[in-house]
Amino acid sequence: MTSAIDIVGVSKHYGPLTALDDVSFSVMPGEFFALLGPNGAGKTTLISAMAGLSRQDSGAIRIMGHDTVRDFRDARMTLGVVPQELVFDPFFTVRETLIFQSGYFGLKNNGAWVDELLFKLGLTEKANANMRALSGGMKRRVMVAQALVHRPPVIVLDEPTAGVDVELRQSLWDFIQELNRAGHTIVLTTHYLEEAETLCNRIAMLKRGRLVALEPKEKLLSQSGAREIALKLSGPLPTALESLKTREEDGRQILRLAELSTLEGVLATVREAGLEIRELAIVEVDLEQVFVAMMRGGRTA
Ligand SMILES: Nc1ncnc2c1ncn2[C@@H]1O[C@H](COP(=O)(O)OP(=O)(O)OP(=O)(O)O)[C@@H](O)[C@H]1O
Repeated sequence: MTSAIDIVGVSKHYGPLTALDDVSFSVMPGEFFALLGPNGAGKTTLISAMAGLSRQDSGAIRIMGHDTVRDFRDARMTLGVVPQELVFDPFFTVRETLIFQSGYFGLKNNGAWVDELLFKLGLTEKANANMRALSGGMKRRVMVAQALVHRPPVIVLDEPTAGVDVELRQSLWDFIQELNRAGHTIVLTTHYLEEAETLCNRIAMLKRGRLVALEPKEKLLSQSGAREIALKLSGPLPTALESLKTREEDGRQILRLAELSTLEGVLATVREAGLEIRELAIVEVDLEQVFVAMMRGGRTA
């Protein structure tokens, strides 16, 4: 089966800065894939290269088998990108924006699909509103519609929910999930890790331009050796355990253990301090914790 996206040894430099360092991975058709990393990790640079907006210094990217440099038009036709920044012409209405965008892809009679997109994204009432008159969240919806005018099989969303309220975010995700169920491949970057955890099947993490993790979500979560425990004690936390403390929640001390096997030593320290354990619970590891651990030290994929 042809991959939806093939990224092969891609590097990109901005002067002395290495924005992407020999990045390789593939996304299969129908996947819901997350591309995560802290600010400046290289996510947007990679997406720009996928969309042919910038060119990698070395390596190759193929979208549905089409090389983004040699076969730019076909690669672009199969890809829909929702950019991180809101880019629009303030003098066009929402509908005009989408009809013009269709024109860029050579689609002349796209009105019915544009109307369907407007409806699906809750924009029908705003169809004739000027872009500049829309709220930020509504503009974001138009960005999504714009990326879909040519019905691309592969959709890349660069932080689509930044600054979007909860209700809008939920309906956006319902729609994106519907597209995924209909067979579209989805790649998502987000700083809301619970979003990636809920929606995505496989996760890639970038750190300073390098790929540091590439795993199915469940594997990534279960592989993480680090665990947190929540401890409620009869007195203050012994000084010897202060370095393990990550935070305090409702009177419970949350301690991070490199391995669960170190719990024994923690309990011994508590006993030696003459303290009583009122509560002890193991905190389920979530993607945020894995992410933080990866970005602090981490393994290399
Ligand atoms: N046009 C450019 N010229 C110079 N440096 C750039 C340019 N675009 C990006 N960079 C740098 O490349 C690195 C990667 O940036 P990029 O925008 O790809 O990161 P990101 O992972 O998308 O971050 P964020 O989460 O903040 O969007 C950063 O150090 C950034 O400052």
